[in-house]
Amino acid sequence: MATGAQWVLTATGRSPTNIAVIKYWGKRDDALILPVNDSISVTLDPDHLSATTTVAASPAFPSDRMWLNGKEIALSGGRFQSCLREIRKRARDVEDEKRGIKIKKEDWEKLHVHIASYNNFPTAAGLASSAAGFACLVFTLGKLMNVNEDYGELSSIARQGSGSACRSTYGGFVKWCMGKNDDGSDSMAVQLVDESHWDDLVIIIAVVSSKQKETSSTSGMRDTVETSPLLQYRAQTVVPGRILKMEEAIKNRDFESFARLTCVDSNQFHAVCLDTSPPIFYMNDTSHRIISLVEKWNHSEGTPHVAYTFDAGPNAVLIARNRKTDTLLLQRLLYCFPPQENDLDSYMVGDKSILSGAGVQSIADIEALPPPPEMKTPNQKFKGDVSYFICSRPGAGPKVLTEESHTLIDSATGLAKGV
Ligand SMILES: Nc1ncnc2c1ncn2[C@@H]1O[C@H](COP(=O)(O)OP(=O)(O)OP(=O)(O)O)[C@@H](O)[C@H]1O
Ligand SMILES: C[C@@](O)(CCOP(=O)(O)OP(=O)(O)O)CC(=O)O
Repeated sequence: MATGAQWVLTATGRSPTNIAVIKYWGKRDDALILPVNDSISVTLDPDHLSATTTVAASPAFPSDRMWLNGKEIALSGGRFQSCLREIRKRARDVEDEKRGIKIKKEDWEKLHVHIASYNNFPTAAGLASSAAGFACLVFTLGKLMNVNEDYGELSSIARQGSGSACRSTYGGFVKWCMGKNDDGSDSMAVQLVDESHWDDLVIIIAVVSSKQKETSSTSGMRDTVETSPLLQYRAQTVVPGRILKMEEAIKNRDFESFARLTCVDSNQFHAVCLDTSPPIFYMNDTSHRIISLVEKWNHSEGTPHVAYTFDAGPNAVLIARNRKTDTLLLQRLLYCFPPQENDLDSYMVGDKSILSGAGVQSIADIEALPPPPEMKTPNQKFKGDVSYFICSRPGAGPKVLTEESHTLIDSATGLAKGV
């Protein structure tokens, strides 16, 4: 290793979050994060929901450190340590000829890292920040340390940070194969299709609460495994069949089947939460209202137009068949959940073109929306019950960011910028 010169070597990456359409809930091994069933997710466009992470190494760093959203956090937790250990094990020689830096494979065990990460959406609010975060950490450390680009293996390391993170290693639709081995070596994600396969889907997230939730996924699913008889039935009998049908639906872009499976699986996941002792309630009245709105509409059309799914929180993830359906969905959502403030710009974030497609340019346009025809009791408006909406679509997997402006660590000081 070149010594003396106090160089700082950095790499920056960005990873998307993902939303499961067949849910992961329950572990058969808590330490290795091995699930009780396979799961399938859709990766979201990183422009709207992603983590950006810069990792830096320098002989001047006396210890490993991390900053999340500008605040220093402890790296001592087992999950961060597992990811760091597994990546360091696979590190290879790195050479930067221009700067005269030469790091041998074995040097990485002694070199400390600084990590700075930023999420462009709320952290720990049921929007899978841990998925984007750990996928990004593993991907970016892999780049810094010149780890072999075996995405299956990287996904298996990200899994040890947070189970759902393994699915954020790829874009498009992704399956986490639970695996059989006790050491977890075959528990990894595979890409089913990339993001271009089904690119007319539109995804709208209704952020019902961006506050940190009461029961984390980790402790919630531990309680479920210990107490819910329904979980065994779900994992062993129901999910295997659903996985096959979901793979088929995705391959054939069969929206009807996709939507039905997505909704029933979300509902069964929440049923399993209710079957836990003490019961876990992730959804609230607003979540239930959104389910009812979609169910009534789908029923009136005779075939599903929109799928809904809810993770470990009250936020609704709505998947519309295409832009046309999405316009109708947005009109319904905005009719029922008008903004509290007169600020449409911060009420609808993400892909704004979706909003203009819906013909909604102002608060007056929202007030003028007619009640949905299938609504039996019009004027059911719940102003302020949705904090804001995020418009997105299926997106790509992790990527390296090379522009200096994206770097979150100051290469002169080796510290997170702006802290
Ligand atoms: N960008 C990031 N980089 C590294 N770790 C992160 C990042 N963002 C979040 N995390 C980790 O994930 C934790 C939050 O995970 P948690 O499961 O509580 O919430 P969530 O992932 O937002 O919600 P859910 O998984 O239920 O959808 C944080 O405390 C932190 O340890
Ligand atoms: C409801 C879920 O979002 C649960 C995600 O759980 P996490 O991956 O956050 O849990 P840990 O593995 O303990 O970190 C469903 C899913 O993403 O499949």
